[in-house]
Amino acid sequence: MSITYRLENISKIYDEKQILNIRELEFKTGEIFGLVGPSGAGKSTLLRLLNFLEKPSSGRIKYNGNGYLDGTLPDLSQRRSITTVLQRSALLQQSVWKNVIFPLKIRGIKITESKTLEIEELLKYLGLHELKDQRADKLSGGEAQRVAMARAVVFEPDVLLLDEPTSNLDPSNISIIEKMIERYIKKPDKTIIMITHNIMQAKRLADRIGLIYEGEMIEVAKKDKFFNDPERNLTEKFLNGELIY
Ligand SMILES: Nc1ncnc2c1ncn2[C@@H]1O[C@H](COP(=O)(O)OP(=O)(O)OP(=O)(O)O)[C@@H](O)[C@H]1O
Repeated sequence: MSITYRLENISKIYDEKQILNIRELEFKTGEIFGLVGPSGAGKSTLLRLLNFLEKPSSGRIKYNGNGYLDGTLPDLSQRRSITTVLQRSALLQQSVWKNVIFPLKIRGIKITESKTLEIEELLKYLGLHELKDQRADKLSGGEAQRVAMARAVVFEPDVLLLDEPTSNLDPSNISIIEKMIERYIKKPDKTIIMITHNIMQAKRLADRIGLIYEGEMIEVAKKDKFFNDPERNLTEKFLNGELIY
């Protein structure tokens, strides 16, 4: 399995306070990595570094084998192979269809007949096909989040960064989005890194799980090991719901 990201001695400091301190961490191509931890632990900050939206204060992040030292960013085409879906992603005040094809337009990707069919299939899969001409900013929370997911995968990014993509959604919306995530990871050479506050969701979806606590990666393990035989006391406490949120 190849390595998508390798982090070495990463720190992030905001207002003289160290928010992240990760000595070594790898994310592998083909895996769903679940990122868990209490509120304020640094999960979203880590995701922003992985999307190269922000630079680490020190350390380096290698992306697809290319080293990025001292905050040098990968080139635009590499950065454009990474996308993030937030808890509530902002949508354009346009139709669902226009929202979904937007990433193709900005990348100059032609919407051929076969691509149109592919997008139609994606919308059907997400239960959005009948809504494709509706204004996206008038949708329910669950519908809007499904549009955000469609928009994220439509250009087949190599890396999907998900920041609590299903929080506050009802079970049927959660199930549609989880199925889409499971389907997406089956495509070749994809990596999904997902923050979730729902430990059962991590159990359902993730191959490996990492617990962040006060900016440090406390434990990274395959799912079964993480849940059944964690190395660290803090992981056990987290799983028992003892860490303060
Ligand atoms: N731009 C910023 N400037 C200053 N402090 C920041 C900034 N972004 C994040 N922080 C601080 O960094 C810490 C970690 O925040 P982060 O959002 O990464 O945590 P999180 O684990 O994602 O939390 P949650 O689960 O609540 O979303 C918090 O104390 C937060 O206040």
